[in-house]
This record gives sequence, C-alpha cells and structure tokens, in this order.
Amino acid sequence: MTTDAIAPTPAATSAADEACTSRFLASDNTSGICPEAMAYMMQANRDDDLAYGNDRWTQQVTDSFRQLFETECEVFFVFNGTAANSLSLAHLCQSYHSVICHELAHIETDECGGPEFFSNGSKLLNAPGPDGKLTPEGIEQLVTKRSDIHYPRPRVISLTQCTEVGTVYSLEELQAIREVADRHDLQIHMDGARFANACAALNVSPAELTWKAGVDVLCFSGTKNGLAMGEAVIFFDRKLARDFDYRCKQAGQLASKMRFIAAPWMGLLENDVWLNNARHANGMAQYLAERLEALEGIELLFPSEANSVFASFPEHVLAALRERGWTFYTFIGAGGARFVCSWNTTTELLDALLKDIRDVL
Ligand SMILES: Cc1ncc(COP(=O)(O)O)c(C=O)c1O
Ligand SMILES: C[C@H](O)[C@H](N)C(=O)O
Repeated sequence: MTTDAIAPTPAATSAADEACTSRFLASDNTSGICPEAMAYMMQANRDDDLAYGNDRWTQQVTDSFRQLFETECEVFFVFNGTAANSLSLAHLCQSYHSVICHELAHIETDECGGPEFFSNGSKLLNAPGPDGKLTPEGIEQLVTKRSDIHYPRPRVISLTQCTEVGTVYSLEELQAIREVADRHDLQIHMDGARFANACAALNVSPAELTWKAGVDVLCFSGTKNGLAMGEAVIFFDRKLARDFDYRCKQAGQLASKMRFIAAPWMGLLENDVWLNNARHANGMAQYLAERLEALEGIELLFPSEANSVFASFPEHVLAALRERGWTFYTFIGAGGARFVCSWNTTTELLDALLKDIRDVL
C-alpha cells in the first residue's frame, strides 16, 4: 500500500482556496478554535484517559465552573446548543407542561421541534416583546389567560441571554421576570448561547447573571466562545439535576471521549479567556454598528448590545456582498441582515466589509 501523501487534486485546492476568500460573519459558529482551547485539547490528547466523563479533565473543569459561578452547581456537557436547550427543558417539564418563550426564541424558531420532541410534547407558548425580550406583562398574560384543564400548564420561562436579536436582559429585567416566576411557581431556563457576551456587555459576574437573578438552569455555549463544540448545562439547584446524565445518555449526548470537550473548556475558564473572547467580539460588533449607522440607506434594526449587528440594507447591496464572498444570515430575528462578530474577528475584516458596502451603496 503506498504511503505517499496524495497531493490534493486541483479541485480540492481550489475549493480550499475558495473557502479562504469567503468572509465569515454569518455566525459565531463559523469561528475557529481559540488557541487557549486548542492548547488544552493537545494536552488532553497526550495520554489516554477514562471515558464518559470519568476522566480527570471533566472533574477539573466542573470544579472550575463551580468556582466561576461561586456555587455548588451541577455541570453536564452536550455537543450542541439544541441538545442543551432541548434536554434541559425536557428535564424541567412533564409532557403536559408548557414553556413560555419569546416569539423569536431559538427554541421556537431554529431547533426543529427539538424541545417539544425531547420533552414528549411540552408546548412552547410564545409571547411578543420589544427587542427580542420577554416582559413580565407578556409572561403574566400567557400564564393567567387560562387555568382550565385543556391548557398546557406553564412550568418554565425560557430566556435567551443574549437574545436572538443581539440585545441583553438587564439584572432589573431578570429580577422582574423572577418575581412573575415566583408568583406562578415557574422555573427559569436560560439559553446562554451568548451568555459570555451578556456578562461582558453588562459587566456583571456569571453568578449575578444566573442563580443570584433566579435562573434555575443555564445552557452555556462554548462553541460560540472559541471551542470546536461543547455546551455546558448548569443546574443551580442540584435536586433538579437528578438523573440528567441518564437523559443525556439516552439522547445520544454522552460523549465517550468527554475529555475533548472538557479540557478545551479549561482553556476558556483559565485566566478569564471566555470573558476576554466575549469582550473582543462585542467590541468588534460595536465597531461595525457605529460605522454602519453612519452610512446613508442603512438602518440598525436593534440596539447592538453584544456581538451581533442587525441592519436593513437595500437588496442590491446584499446581493453584491454575497457575490463578493460575504456570509451573513437574513432569516434570523425579524428580518434584515445579521452580522455576528467572534473572538477572532478583526477590524481589518470589518473594514473590508465596510469598504465593499460603501462601494455598492
Ligand atoms: C440563541 C441560540 N441558542 C441556541 C443555539 C444552539 O444551536 P446549535 O444547536 O446550532 O448549537 C444557537 C445557535 O447556534 C443560538 O443562536
Ligand atoms: C443559525 C442558527 O440560529 C445559529 N444558532 C446561529 O445563531 O448562527
């Protein structure tokens, strides 16, 4: 059998070359692995270790999470955010319960029915709200509109922090929602796909933005913060976490080589890399938002409070940007184009985007 390395065929190299010309701002899911996480991945690869979370890295990083959140929380790892949201909601609800979420919530719009499927039917009840955020009044209305046996009993409020349109809930807003939850014996789930960005934007601690504000379970995304994959599901009430490991296993979310999810998380948690990555991404989004706002014919659709920028563009501009290799989504939120900045976004990339926009406006 030949051992010669097979040179990539011209098609392969041109595809690789092509990828390099595409400029990725559609999502923080398109960023690479940050160097600190990669270094820990390599460390974890030096030696064999036990499987299914019994390795030393998983123990080490779950202890680090308890230090970071300043409480004895239970921490589990799943591969992606849809699994994190779906399984945590399924764990909080019986099938006859309902989950209250915003009409733009990811669990409603972008998880292909995962939460309903994994909970065996818990219904998502949607409420509108300004800037992608639930309001106490909107929650109260959904909870109290009916009390008859035919209505799926509300059990959980699901908040996305940051929201799907790049805004953040303030501590005061979270407190007001907790008061509604307490009045109606509801639990609070937080979709923290961009939790790090919210902490950075508000300059508050993870504890202040979760259990101290009455959050019961947090899905903390590592993927969007510089990992290859790996979301932490964090239960602040350990009783609620009972048997969640079995739920993960049954759903195909128990990684056999969990150390390769856990160890890179050490790269994020050590020296506050997670926070610095988020601060950088947020700063890049502010850089872009300020410059877009100054351009005639472009309107910001939501306050850019974290690492996303939503704006309306003339259609011919979007078409020209696509032709020039720019990637962005137009199906999220309430229309317009979304640009998301990551840990590795640079002003050079954003200046190139802004130049192309000015060229075609
Ligand atoms: C708000 C939000 N929640 C959850 C997720 C998780 O989705 P995925 O299953 O693609 O990791 C995403 C996107 O990735 C998201 O934007
Ligand atoms: C497309 C999808 O919504 C994904 N969560 C993202 O934000 O890119």
